[in-house]
Amino acid sequence: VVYDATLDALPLNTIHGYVIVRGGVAGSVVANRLTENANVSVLLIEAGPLLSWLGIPSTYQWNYTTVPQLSASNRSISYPRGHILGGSSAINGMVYDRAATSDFDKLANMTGDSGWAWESMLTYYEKLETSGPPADGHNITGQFDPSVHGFSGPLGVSLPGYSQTLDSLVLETLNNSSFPYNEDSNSGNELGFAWQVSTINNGTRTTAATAYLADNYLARPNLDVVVNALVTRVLASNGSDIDTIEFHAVGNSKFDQSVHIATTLTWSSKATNLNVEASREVIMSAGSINTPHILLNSGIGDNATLSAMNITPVHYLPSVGQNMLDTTVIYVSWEVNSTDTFDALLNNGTARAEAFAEWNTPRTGRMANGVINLSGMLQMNESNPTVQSIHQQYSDSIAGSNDADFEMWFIDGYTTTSNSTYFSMLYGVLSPMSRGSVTLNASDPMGPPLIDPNYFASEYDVLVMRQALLTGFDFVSSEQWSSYLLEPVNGLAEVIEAVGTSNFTAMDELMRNGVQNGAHLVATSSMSPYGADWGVVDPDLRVKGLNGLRIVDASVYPFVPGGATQLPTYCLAEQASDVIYCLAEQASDVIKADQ
Ligand SMILES: Cc1cc2nc3c(=O)[nH]c(=O)nc-3n(C[C@H](O)[C@H](O)[C@H](O)COP(=O)(O)OP(=O)(O)OC[C@H]3O[C@@H](n4cnc5c(N)ncnc54)[C@H](O)[C@@H]3O)c2cc1C
Repeated sequence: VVYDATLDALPLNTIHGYVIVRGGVAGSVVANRLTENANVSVLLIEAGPLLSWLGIPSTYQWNYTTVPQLSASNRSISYPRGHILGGSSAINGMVYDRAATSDFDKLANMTGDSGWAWESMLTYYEKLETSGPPADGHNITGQFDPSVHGFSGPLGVSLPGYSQTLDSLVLETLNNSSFPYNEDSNSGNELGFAWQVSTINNGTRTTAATAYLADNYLARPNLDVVVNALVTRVLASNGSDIDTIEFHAVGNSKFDQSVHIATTLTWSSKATNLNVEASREVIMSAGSINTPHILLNSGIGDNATLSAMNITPVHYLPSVGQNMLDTTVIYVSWEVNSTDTFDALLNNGTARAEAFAEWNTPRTGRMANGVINLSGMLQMNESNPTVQSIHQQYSDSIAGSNDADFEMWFIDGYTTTSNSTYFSMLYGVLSPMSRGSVTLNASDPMGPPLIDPNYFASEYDVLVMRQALLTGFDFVSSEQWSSYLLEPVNGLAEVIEAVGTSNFTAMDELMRNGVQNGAHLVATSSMSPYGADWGVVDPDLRVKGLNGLRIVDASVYPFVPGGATQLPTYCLAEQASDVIYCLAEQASDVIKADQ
């Protein structure tokens, strides 16, 4: 049953075995998998609304901004997060990346738990997806390896369904150079240039809600969902084990779409606090920003810092909110000698209307496509003396031999409206060394947290980004591109000119002035071995030293796995659901307790 906290009488007296805070990627998976067993009951609490139709819901977000970034020209950078059932999967770039074998093998070594190794994760990757045909139905032989994919899971995914002029340029470059092609970058080896899978099914975005909280799952009598409910704290009603969630209603109604951009309305709500109890466990899945925000407000963190904010310390865990990592991302663009780019839709209302009409009925065309058709994941070139000197100065931060230092995306257009047509490249440093934090705002601890990704604080990230840009310039310097690319824009011409004289001042300035949010925040509730005195959760994702509280979301990854975080988070939540159920079964009273 779905309840609206602003309108409905809530099931607060019904005993639920598990109460899950929020319904984003991880929370939706866990709610679905646990309630496959009719004897286990779950209550899911989500701050955002339930929407059965998703267009481009860019306003359904928490409206976050980072603190001024000291190593990025002091800029405060917008940091969207999904505020809706489905979480950030409802507003993200739909890019599907699983990470590499070495990422998960490193995680298994780091935590001492072989369950996190690639072999184990691969079974969950295959379980969670249905790899479907691309929207245009083209032959995908050679673009994907079916032996490592799934065909009966909840999450529909597909290869690009709209062919772009750009695609043939990238492929010709690969044919005429030593840049490697990878038939399937999700097979465990992510290195090379590959066709990009997206979380799109039948030309339409798939989200954690459309996949795992579809109507047939919401109809389960053992699953209750409360939307428009902001969780503020977790509590121990008996003074020791966490068993209670404190929340209040936000917004007006699930049918009022105007209120769901998280504004001051969310944070200043005067609604009465309500409590709900879990008989088995509270599962926190509020994401890498909001999970530490709720823990800190609950008194779980560094005692001295909490006391200074008049929050009673409950449990000493100084790593909460610390060690944050994010991919470091910039975009560069050129004007192009073509009218056939995505800009045509941004600039021309008629073309836009036609594209929407095509999408509305047969679900084909540009609007049925993801953000990118082809992308590359590469390591720095070890034979280059500059790279050798980087590695002498810094230990290698990538997980292992089939893990990339940086990514590059080929984007068919520009990111803002203008009258011209463009080609853009996104560059991302995938294993950065700059670490930041999520902390409470001392003047308003319950209000929006202070988000500090600390971009480019480590010189290592600057040096890797330089290598990424130089590799990209090399990629587009071949003959195929000469008649397509016109003027570089936004200061890129000066960068390219200066690079010719080995002067990197303009390039570094472009990076620091241009870095965007990487969208792949992790490590604010990091996983660490049993008994380790760092980290926030153990390898079973239980909060260290506390009974009754587990964290299942992107925040538990100690480093960014591979390139992007949504698929690793879906996969983590699939595995966590099995862990939760197995441990509960071992405790043997799960079924009785829930009945
Ligand atoms: C703009 C954007 C683009 C991205 N692009 C990509 C991409 O292309 N590919 C990719 O792999 N990854 C991408 N990501 C990252 C990916 O979406 C996230 O890593 C993933 O969604 C993390 O899942 P999660 O479960 O940890 O958190 P989320 O999916 O963010 O879910 C958190 C949920 O908790 C709810 N919540 C939070 N606080 C509370 C509270 N106090 N009370 C109640 N509910 C609460 C939120 O409303 C939300 O529904 C992108 C993210 C964004 C925002």
